[in-house]
Amino acid sequence: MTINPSTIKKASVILNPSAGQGRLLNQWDAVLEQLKVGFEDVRVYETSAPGEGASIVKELEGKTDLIIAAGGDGTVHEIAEAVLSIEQNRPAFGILPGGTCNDFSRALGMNQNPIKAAVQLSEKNFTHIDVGEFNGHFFTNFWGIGLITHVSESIDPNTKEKFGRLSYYLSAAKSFQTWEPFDISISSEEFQFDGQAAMFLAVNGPFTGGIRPFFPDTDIQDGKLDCLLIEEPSTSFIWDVLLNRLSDTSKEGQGYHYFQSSEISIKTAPQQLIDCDGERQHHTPAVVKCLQNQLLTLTGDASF
Ligand SMILES: Nc1ncnc2c1ncn2[C@@H]1O[C@H](COP(=O)(O)OP(=O)(O)OP(=O)(O)O)[C@@H](O)[C@H]1O
Repeated sequence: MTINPSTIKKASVILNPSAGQGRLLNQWDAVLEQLKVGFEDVRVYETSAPGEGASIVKELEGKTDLIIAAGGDGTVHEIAEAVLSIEQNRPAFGILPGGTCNDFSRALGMNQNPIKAAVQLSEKNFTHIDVGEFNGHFFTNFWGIGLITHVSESIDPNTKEKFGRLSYYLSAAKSFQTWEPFDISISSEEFQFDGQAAMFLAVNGPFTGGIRPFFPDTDIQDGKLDCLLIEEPSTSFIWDVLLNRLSDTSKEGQGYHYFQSSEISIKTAPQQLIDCDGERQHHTPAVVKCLQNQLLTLTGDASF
């Protein structure tokens, strides 16, 4: 379906002023000026607490053409999920990156400089993109269990404030030493597995922690999630990641499997805490699906 960009006039920006230690606020006037170049009516709503972004989206239902999430990955997740819950006349969606990693904004090709990102948004390049769904919840970037959950849970907020993206890698290094295997049963058309694992990841966007460590063929319009099962994080696996070998050709290696699928059923013992775009609230079992071309989104042309 093609979109006439001139019909998108009312833009509502939901801004998390605390994201990225207030990174967006420092440049807000210039950001706003650029947005006004592209949209006739630009309104800004600041959040004051977690969860408020989703309530603002509900209030805006039927009153706006576009919702822009301004903040980090947590803000993007909360607002995108609320937008996706709108069934009739859903507004379009966009991202102004303002957090530490901004993983999904990178998948959309958004410039990491907020003023340049505002210029990209004003250019009104609309694309329908895939999103993920599991057990009635939505995600945009990734769904994971095991090591990935330990990594994001163990990030020390002080280290994050001081070292930014590096804090993710420090936490990953720590988690690699203390991981525990769990029983997993994976069932999909493309791949079946029963055994023990350290981590399972199903991703829509290719970026994790601000880099592109795995997933050679990720595409946010192909109707498929890219899946990585790590049975055991061996030294050779860590080398493959560090040397970016997984992004080249290998689909199977010592202790890992890579596949693509549009629907995956996952059962574990014991139950695992799910990390979904960095948010951790739900547990396995789950049926994880890719909903193709579900969200009308503003995209940019930056490459990373
Ligand atoms: N005014 C606010 N004060 C505190 N938290 C807020 C506020 N507004 C929103 N939040 C919550 O802050 C959480 C974290 O935000 P976000 O992820 O955007 O920023 P960040 O943590 O700085 O960035 P990143 O995730 O990239 O490290 C979100 O879950 C969001 O709901």
